[in-house]
Amino acid sequence: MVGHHPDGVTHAVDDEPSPHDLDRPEIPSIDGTAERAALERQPTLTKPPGSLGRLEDLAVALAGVTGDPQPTLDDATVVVAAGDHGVVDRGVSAYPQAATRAMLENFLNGGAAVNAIADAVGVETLVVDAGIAGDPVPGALSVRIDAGTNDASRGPAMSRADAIEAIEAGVRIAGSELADADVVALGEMGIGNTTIAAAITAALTDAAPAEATGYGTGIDDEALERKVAVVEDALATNGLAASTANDPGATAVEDSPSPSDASDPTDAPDPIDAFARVGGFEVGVLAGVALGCAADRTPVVVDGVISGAAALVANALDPAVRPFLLPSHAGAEPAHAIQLAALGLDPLFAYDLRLGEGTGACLALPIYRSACATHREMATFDDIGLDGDP
Ligand SMILES: O=C(O)c1ccc[n+]([C@@H]2O[C@H](COP(=O)([O-])O)[C@@H](O)[C@H]2O)c1
Ligand SMILES: Cc1cc2nc[nH]c2cc1C
Repeated sequence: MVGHHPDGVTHAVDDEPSPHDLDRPEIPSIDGTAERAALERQPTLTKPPGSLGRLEDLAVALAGVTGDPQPTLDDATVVVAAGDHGVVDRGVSAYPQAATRAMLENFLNGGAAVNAIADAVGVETLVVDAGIAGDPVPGALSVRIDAGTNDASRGPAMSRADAIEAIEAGVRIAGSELADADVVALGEMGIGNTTIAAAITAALTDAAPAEATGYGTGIDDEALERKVAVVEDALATNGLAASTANDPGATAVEDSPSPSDASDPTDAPDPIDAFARVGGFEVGVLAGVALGCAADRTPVVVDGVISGAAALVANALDPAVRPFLLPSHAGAEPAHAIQLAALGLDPLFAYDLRLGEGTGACLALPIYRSACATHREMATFDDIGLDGDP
């Protein structure tokens, strides 16, 4: 059996139940040899040192992540995971729940923004039904946990077992459908999920609900007030104060193992319970994708505030995932900046994006590919017979 120490190192635990009960592969550390080789190559390339700015840092970082001193990111897939949320009953979105299903069909028909951007930049699209309301949508990869979550503002959004199932489904997708990808972009769809992302962010960082909650699909100020109250309710009802789930002292898993079939708000939460109480199925699947890809040295581009919440969950489960997470844009939802700061991710650009679906992550891909292409394809000063010293 494997347990996870608060320092993030995976330890063998003989007889005790695992605090996480999560079946997932171990994440390696970054490859220092490949990273050093990349760092040494940079000043040999035909440009003044530092003149490619952050592209140079990205190339070196990607060498360490992939273990390849001259990495390529040719095969890219955006995973668009969809789920529905009981919290929509509280009037937190500008759109009805039916929009989740309609957009899932739209992704499958190639008609959404992410399809157009993915096509434009050369990224495959994988559409996953993690648990939308109603019947399954033919054509989507189905890992449906349930037909939507419960209302997190009135009790746990899902059981602990469902939380584990969602995360493990993502790990499995990483090991199967995404096994050949050089890089994976996270995307999602789910009416109500900016409320869920705000609650996860408040639960896993020091942020207050009011700081983490935004306009989502475009609610008005009155609805925003209601949405903040819903996020506050979700935390209070579920025994989650800001940063509770990050406090190793609050975990107390050795003393009171969490029930395996229900997330009980009266128990102090470990990260799985915290996620179960205020999470969403698509968020869990994306967290699992991030963990599984990291285990395979595949970099993962984080999109907006919902995939940012998934990144926070993955990082709470295993901080070894962190170097494998790459930023894209600075999103419009306030929780996004909080998430990126908590993860130490510096966004590449800000374009007033607030769509999700993986659109920002796909837009970032040409920048990451260009970092790799310059690093790999440029001639050296030796090649052109020029002294590289200024
Ligand atoms: O990615 C973002 O930062 C983002 C910001 C606002 C809205 N969204 C998308 O809008 C939906 C959630 O918005 P809402 O208002 O229903 O919570 C969901 O499908 C997300 O993909 C996404
Ligand atoms: C139309 C629409 C498209 C979306 N894409 C991501 N979230 C969305 C929400 C709506 C409402």
